[in-house]
Amino acid sequence: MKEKFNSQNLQEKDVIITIKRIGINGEGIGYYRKKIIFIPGALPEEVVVAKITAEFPHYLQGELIRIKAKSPHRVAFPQGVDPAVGGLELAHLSYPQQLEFKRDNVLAALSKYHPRGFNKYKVKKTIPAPDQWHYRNKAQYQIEQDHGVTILGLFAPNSHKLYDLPVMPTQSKATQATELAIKDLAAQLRVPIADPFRHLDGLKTIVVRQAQATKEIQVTLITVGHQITNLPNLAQKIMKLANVVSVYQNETDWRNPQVWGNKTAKLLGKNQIIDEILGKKFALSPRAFFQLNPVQTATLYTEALKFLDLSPEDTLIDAYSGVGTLGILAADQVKQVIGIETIPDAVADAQHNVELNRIKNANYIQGSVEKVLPELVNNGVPIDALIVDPPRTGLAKSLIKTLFKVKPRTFVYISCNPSTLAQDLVLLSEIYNVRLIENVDMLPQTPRCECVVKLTLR
Ligand SMILES: C[S@@+](CC[C@H](N)C(=O)[O-])C[C@H]1O[C@@H](n2cnc3c(N)ncnc32)[C@H](O)[C@@H]1O
Repeated sequence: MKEKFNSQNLQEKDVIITIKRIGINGEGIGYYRKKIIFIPGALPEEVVVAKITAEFPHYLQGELIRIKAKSPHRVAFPQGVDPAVGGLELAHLSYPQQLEFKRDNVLAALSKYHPRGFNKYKVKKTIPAPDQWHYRNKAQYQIEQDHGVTILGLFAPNSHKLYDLPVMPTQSKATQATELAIKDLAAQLRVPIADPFRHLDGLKTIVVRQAQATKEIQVTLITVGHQITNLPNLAQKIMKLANVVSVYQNETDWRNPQVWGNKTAKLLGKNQIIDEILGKKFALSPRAFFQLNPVQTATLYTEALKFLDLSPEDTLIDAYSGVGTLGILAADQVKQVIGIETIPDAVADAQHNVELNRIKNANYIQGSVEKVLPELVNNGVPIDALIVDPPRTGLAKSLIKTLFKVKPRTFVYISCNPSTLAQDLVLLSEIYNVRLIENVDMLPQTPRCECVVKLTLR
């Protein structure tokens, strides 16, 4: 827990701050009495009046009150949605500047951790998304009741305050409409809503995912507790909504800090929805990871596979493989693909996707990359080519140690977190040259980055 100081003096004050830059979470950064202050919604070059809302040993948190001098790059924030909501942290910044920010973010992480030769890395301009609005194919909204009013939406970052989202400008229209329709149906059927204050069972989260190619929609109702009054009736009504082909229930309990619980069961409809990327089909079950912006996913994968110099005799390891996307797309260029993934449902989807695409040379193994990769090496499997696409935490040190022994000839690292990427490159750059870093904008209006890095053995 961060220690918070209750300095009455500072917190009562309105202060004037000149914003110097944007932080990794999209906030404006300035200084007050030599201490760094984070002000969400403020932009570089702006002079703002802010209220200090919290003081910590090394920084201050501020709230934007008024802009005295406005940035030329400020644009109107979308109407009908609270700026505090997560997912729109950069929506007040012009799109070309968002792209610059994402590149600068990578450069800043590199200069903070300075992996070997980082000054010479070629960090290319961020590839823009053709659709900057309504691109998200998955909505995961929390539902709560506040004094008899039902709220369906997202929490503000780092808070438990839920914001109602009658509109969400980055969400695809179909997923947004399905969320709102389910909210109405749940109210009509008086389905109990989970109560986080009194710990009462009920519906907690509504997840709606749509496959872009087939338009099929999969709904998952995350509940606290199993037997929820009228849930089967709700599922039946949901199946009648446009494009919905499957409804699942995922069960959690109040002890679990994650959104999803461990038990997932189909209530009605198909097991999976089918999407298509670069001509290959991908079946997706509710727990399986799939990128949120389908148009940019094709660009991201194209860039990643271009960076891998594959040859027909290669064994390619698709590490952190999800439903097998990257390996399946590369399978016809190599001798064999071995994918590694922890989530059993995702591995089952990957095996299914291998068959769906009539691929004969790809296999997916369930387990952690840290554990499975050394086992493959011990069993004499040649690791010629490697693609890693880890979660935000980056690569485990033990995995990097294994890579030092195995030294795959060609290696691509896809990262959604420049900070852990730069830290991993500090170690990897001892044996690899970093040739190119490409940033693909997967999530416009947010500060999130997605980088593809080409590494070649020294
Ligand atoms: C960013 S996703 C990438 C998935 C896939 N490459 C794609 O593009 O759809 C990361 C995946 O790694 C899996 N994962 C997380 N930690 C893992 C680990 N230690 N070993 C293997 N897989 C892991 C997650 O379940 C998730 O599917």
